[in-house]
Amino acid sequence: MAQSYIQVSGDKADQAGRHLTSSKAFVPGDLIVSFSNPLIALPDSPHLLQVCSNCLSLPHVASDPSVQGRLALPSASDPGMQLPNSKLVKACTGCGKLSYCSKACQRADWKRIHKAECKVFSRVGKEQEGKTLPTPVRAALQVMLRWTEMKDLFEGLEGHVKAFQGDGKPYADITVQALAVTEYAQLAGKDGWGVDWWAEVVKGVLCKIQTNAFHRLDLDFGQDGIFLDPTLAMVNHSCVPNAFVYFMGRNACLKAERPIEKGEEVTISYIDYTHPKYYRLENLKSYHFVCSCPRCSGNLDSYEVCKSGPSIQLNSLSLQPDISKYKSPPSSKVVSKTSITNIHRNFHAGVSPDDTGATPMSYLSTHWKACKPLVDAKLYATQPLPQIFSETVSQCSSATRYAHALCIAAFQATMVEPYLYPHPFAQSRLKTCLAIAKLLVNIVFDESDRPGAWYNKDVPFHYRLRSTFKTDIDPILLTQAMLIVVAHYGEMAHDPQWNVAIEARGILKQFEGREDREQLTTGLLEWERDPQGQTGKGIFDFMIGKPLGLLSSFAMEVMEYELGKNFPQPSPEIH
Ligand SMILES: C[S@@+](CC[C@H](N)C(=O)[O-])C[C@H]1O[C@@H](n2cnc3c(N)ncnc32)[C@H](O)[C@@H]1O
Repeated sequence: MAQSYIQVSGDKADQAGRHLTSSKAFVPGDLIVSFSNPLIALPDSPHLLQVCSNCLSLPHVASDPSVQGRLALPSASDPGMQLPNSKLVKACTGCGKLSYCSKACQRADWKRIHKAECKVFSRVGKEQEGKTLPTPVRAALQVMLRWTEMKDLFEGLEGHVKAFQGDGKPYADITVQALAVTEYAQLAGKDGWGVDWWAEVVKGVLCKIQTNAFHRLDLDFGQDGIFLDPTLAMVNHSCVPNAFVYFMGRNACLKAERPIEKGEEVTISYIDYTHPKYYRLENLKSYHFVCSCPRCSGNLDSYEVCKSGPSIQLNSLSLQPDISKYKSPPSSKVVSKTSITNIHRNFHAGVSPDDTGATPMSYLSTHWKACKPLVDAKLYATQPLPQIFSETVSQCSSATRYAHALCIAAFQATMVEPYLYPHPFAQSRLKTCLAIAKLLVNIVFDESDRPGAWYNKDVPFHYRLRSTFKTDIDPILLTQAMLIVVAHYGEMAHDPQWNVAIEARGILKQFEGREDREQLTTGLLEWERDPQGQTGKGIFDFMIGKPLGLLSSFAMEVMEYELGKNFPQPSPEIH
């Protein structure tokens, strides 16, 4: 760990155990500290042959992003996506179970752990007809194969072993996994201890991995993995966190999401904090504590938390620059918290469309209708509505109804996400900007390939939407503006090598040399220099605010058309 401005405070016996404290003030977007030497960092089992087991670089994908072809949304597991540092990976010739992107990576992993692990994998592979071990078993195996070096570090970690023992199914899984690790690592008789003794040790290790490891979940690529660093593991949870963690290869970085004072506790959210309280509590159950953050103790919703958020001022440089909207959001008192919980519970308890044979759209339609009280009260940032908007954007986009997807995405960017994530560099907000840019490009090409492809004269709002496109929106200018916003905030959201920012810069490059690009850059620079000044505000409004506002004004009609079934069904007609 380089020069660090965090320290571990408190005691394991304290109510919330130890925690991280900052020894310096940080502003939102600042890197607090990075961790490059984790105890465990491995890809999940389903991706072992695509992800390098040393540097964890993502699978190689051949095609470059290009405005010459259709661009998929960044949220899909998208084979057209260019990934940073992506390289081809080759399987280990010894066990054939995992892979590396270079000889150097193979050597480093061999020295660190794979020399011992390779023998186990080869043996288990033969016994288990080539099956790959589950991710937690591989993680615990790595610990047990290096037990002499790991013992002290692991002993210091919180494991909630007693609480896990009362958990039923999760503990039954841990027990089975522990027996497997004990067997595979051939622990019986080691240091004079028998199988049962070692199985108890491994159970403790598995509980500690569950409590302290991060899931390196990359939703964009469906890639998961485990990362455990003993200092990062000391960061406690809050549903109103002041920091967040992101991963780059074997590195984890802790960044400020809100202003952090010198001496203040640094917290992150272990879960998605945009959901209602009952759901957050359920998701925190495996950590064995009851959260008492302001969101939980006051049972506040996203609007209430956002209102007093210290980051809202930063939004003058964002797609929702009107700070007064954050301060006086729609009243959440109109729909009772119990009704919201019930709507949410039904959405999440609902059997997935895959199980019922229902199409994703009919599933979304059922829940969109159930959300009517939220829509009527304009509580668009109340879950599950944001999830329904996102999924509808994906569905419309896959069905090449780009204009519909665009209107909903514009609505998300201006009316939903700013309240969920009040910091303007939130990764979700920037991904939506990139999605808007890509949809615009797709529409431009869709229109030139097949004029009026999405247009249906029987759909009342289509005529108005088409006129808006013709007279009020310059799609190329708006695309570039969206990409500039992503490039501008990319480094605060993540790292210069963040795939979303790289992709935005890659697409922007294709517009270089255009006259409007120069105008736009000058204009946006003015806005960046003085966002509250008349010129900056005017330029922003002309280039981004007005066109996005116009597009998002169609969102409710689009949602009704797609999910409310009050309009003729999508069957675009060439006009
Ligand atoms: C990753 S560890 C964090 C470090 C931990 N406090 C320790 O001393 O080892 C996660 C555990 O910390 C505790 N914890 C984290 N956030 C908490 C909070 N907001 N309130 C109470 N306990 C918390 C819980 O015991 C949880 O299982």
